Amino acid sequence: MTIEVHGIRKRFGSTVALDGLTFTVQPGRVTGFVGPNGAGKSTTMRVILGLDAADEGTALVDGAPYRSIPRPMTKLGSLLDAAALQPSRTARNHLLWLAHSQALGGKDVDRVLELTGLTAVRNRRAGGFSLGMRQRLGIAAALLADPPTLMLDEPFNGMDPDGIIWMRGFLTSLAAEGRAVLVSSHLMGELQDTAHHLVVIGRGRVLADAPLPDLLAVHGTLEQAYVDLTRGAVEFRTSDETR
Ligand SMILES: Nc1ncnc2c1ncn2[C@@H]1O[C@H](COP(=O)(O)OP(=O)(O)OP(=O)(O)O)[C@@H](O)[C@H]1O
Repeated sequence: MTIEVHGIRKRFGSTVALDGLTFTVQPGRVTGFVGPNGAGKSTTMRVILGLDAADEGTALVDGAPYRSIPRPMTKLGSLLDAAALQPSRTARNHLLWLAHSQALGGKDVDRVLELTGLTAVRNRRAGGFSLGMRQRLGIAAALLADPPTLMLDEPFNGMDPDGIIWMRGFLTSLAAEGRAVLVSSHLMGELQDTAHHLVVIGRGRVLADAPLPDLLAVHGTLEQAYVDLTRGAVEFRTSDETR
């Protein structure tokens, strides 16, 4: 099961957010999705989910547009914004509400609470959760319908060191189960330890689409690969950083 993005263009007024983006997220590996602020990572994910319409091109999940898939969470689980939840609901009720929308039940909710380490806090209000706990809750929601494909926007954000170690192992194990996992992040160190493949974008274009070992062989570290590849594609950089 794959995510296939082909020739996507997207403008917001005079801003070209995506400029003919093409890449495929393959099963059985973690694909890191990186690029400078404003490169188009979140817009790409929104287009894949049908939340933004592309001006040109296609985005297919298992060969079909996400919005045409019945019970789409069974095909693709996603986390775009960990803050997007009803703060007065408990963690368990938040997931139950989502589960019911996909014809799932309490057993599925308890399974993902356990998987993400949230069982002990399941009856606490989600509004009182730290960002790291919200990220776990968002991942629990993405996994509810046990999808073969996952797409996570900056899941390491707000995680403490224990959480980061957990997240690394968790993403790797999801890929080892055969899932296709697309993860955006600005944390090159975390991706170097987690990703099998990298898609680097800048100004809405693919700058590199390569296995991690290939990038490391040329650039030494993923951080260096990022700096080398995105040079010239950074919208906002202070004069200190360009030296
Ligand atoms: N709703 C919108 N209206 C206008 N411009 C937008 C909108 N959404 C995104 N953009 C613009 O599209 C471009 C790509 O933004 P996007 O959020 O996809 O980048 P990103 O790679 O996710 O950035 P970051 O790393 O900062 O999260 C930016 O120039 C942004 O300002």
